[in-house]
Amino acid sequence: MVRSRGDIATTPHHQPVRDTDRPHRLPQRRRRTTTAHHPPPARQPTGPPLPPGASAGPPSRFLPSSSPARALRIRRIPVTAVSPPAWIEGVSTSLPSFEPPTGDSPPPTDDPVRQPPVSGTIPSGPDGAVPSAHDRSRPPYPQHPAAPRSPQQPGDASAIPPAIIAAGVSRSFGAVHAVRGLSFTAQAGSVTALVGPNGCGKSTLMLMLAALLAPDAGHIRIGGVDPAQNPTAVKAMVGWMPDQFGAWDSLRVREVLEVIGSSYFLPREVARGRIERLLDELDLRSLAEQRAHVLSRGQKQRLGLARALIHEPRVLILDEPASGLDPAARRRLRDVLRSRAEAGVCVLISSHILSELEEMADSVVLMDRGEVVDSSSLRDLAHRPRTWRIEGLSAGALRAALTALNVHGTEVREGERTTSGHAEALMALPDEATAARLLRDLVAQDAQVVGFSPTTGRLEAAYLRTDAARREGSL
Ligand SMILES: Nc1ncnc2c1ncn2[C@@H]1O[C@H](COP(=O)(O)OP(=O)(O)OP(=O)(O)O)[C@@H](O)[C@H]1O
Repeated sequence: MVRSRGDIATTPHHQPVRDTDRPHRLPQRRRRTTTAHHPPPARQPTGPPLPPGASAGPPSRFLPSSSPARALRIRRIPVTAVSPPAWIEGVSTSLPSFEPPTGDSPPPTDDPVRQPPVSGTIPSGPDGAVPSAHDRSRPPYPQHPAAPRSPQQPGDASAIPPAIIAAGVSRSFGAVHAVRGLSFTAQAGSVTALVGPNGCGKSTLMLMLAALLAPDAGHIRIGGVDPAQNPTAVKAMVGWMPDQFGAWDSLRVREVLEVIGSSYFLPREVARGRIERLLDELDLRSLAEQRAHVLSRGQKQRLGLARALIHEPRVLILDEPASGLDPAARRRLRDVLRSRAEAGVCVLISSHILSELEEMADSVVLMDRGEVVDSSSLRDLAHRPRTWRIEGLSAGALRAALTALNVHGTEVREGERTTSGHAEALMALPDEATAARLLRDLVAQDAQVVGFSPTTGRLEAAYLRTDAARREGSL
């Protein structure tokens, strides 16, 4: 989160609102300049040439069609940081790897491309009797090809130009390099998760994408438009939800949405219809006539999301929208974002709640220290190593089955020592296909398996393999 972004807008009702929380105003139709209300970034970015597909002119479907919103007067007051949600728990990977019997099963021929393991995170068995899945000379199962862990290259995911392109983007605050030469893309019609530890630059990046902060270097395209050249058009395309924002406390919930709708110059009837739908969709109807200052944090978050959606943006940029939401509201958030993605919206969302991101995201961009350190589709994360928990009715039956499968060095804990009451074993497996074959073989050996599942989600496992997780002591 950003501790001090500077500008705060004051509404006609004189309620302080963060600069980053101001409604995006639509581009001018009649007037040629908007500099009075949308000054261009102080510094014009420089950087590497744009990747393919990053043309300066916006595709027509991204172009706004409305006239500009009224200006909000601006004054500056400091912004206070709020604590982020707890970071994820650590998981030990000091576990033996599964080595199925040679010749037991042919490797599947339709396995998609695998991601490379990070050396050292999936060690071999403690007694050395079982070679790791990565050091066998002729493994019976597919190995991970040595692909570089590099950020997605713009244009390689689809023939459709990405809705968000960042190429070599940097931004510093004095001596702090918040974002450093960062490149990534996000596609229309998908949810992209932005994940990384506190202070890694997520909010700074999002502010630049939303045309609210100028990069020092690099290039950004939102729907083909450069925020540095045409911030007004970008703001019209983007629905922005900051990690914290002023709530215009004296206004009622419905009035807040009406003000935002009018700031986009939505026709009154159009705005009214959208407000009614959003009140239902975000479970705000019972709060519609409440003044904003009585809302709880989670209710304000829902109102913030409604504000971001009111102009039906083509790109949604949401900074920790799930923080403060109860479980039902989080499910609702997931449904809302999935429905927008299915309708063709590009959704970029940051969060520390990886299990929930996993349920709604199509792809992930992992950041650390201002840089992208990894990126993948959620599907491809299935082909990465994870730790699996095997539960059985009998420790003896589980041990015997593992021995018969030539798996040595795996500790099988007796049911008296586990919370489930089942015998348990933990194993590091290179991918989900291997896990499926191990389960099949255990069942064939009558291991009395009653539970077989990964100990972490795909996203969490990917995060745990980053330097950030190691620094935090998660491993
Ligand atoms: N306006 C600012 N002035 C000075 N430093 C800033 C400013 N905004 C951000 N920073 C610094 O830039 C770095 C990145 O901050 P940013 O808020 O982008 O991180 P983040 O990944 O969003 O963190 P979190 O997960 O805690 O929200 C941090 O070191 C932060 O202190």
